[in-house]
Amino acid sequence: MPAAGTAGPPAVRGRLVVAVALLDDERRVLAARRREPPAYAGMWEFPGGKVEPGEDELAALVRECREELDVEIEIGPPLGEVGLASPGWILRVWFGRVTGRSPRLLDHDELRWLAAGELDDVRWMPADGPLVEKLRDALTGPDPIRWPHRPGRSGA
Ligand SMILES: Nc1nc2c([nH]c(=O)n2[C@H]2C[C@H](O)[C@@H](COP(=O)(O)OP(=O)(O)OP(=O)(O)O)O2)c(=O)[nH]1
Repeated sequence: MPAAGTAGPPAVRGRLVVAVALLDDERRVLAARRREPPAYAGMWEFPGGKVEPGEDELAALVRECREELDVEIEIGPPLGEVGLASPGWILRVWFGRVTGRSPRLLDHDELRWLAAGELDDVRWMPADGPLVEKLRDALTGPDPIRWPHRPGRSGA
């Protein structure tokens, strides 16, 4: 227990957002259109969300995919990471694929499977630009993933 008078909100520190570039058998990626908050509504993203304090990041990714898409996923290697506008916040995106039933619209207002040549057809979240470029390279290069993949811990 903290000494009397020292309890209070924790110091503001950066946190991790994890998301997944879900690929299908045709090497298309699942993009999801946000419906909130208003500043992001209509922009497209990789499904995912904030890692809760103390939560394993890959467990967070599995949880977010259940909550947002009602799917189970298999996680592949990392695609990459970028800094977000909020100081100290990082977005890390992993490759993945859906196992079992198809994604459902639970949290977004539209889902699209995009081929490499269609990645520019949607307006991605601003921070996602470098990740989309890496994804384009991956989708047009030799197959980067040997499934099943067993990612090691990220060390984060
Ligand atoms: N999932 C996801 N988030 C992204 C992407 N690009 C990007 O800038 N973000 C940002 C938007 C938000 O600031 C943050 C994710 O927050 P969120 O609101 O989706 O997280 P969450 O599902 O845990 O939601 P909440 O319950 O905390 O509201 O990361 C992306 O491609 N995928």
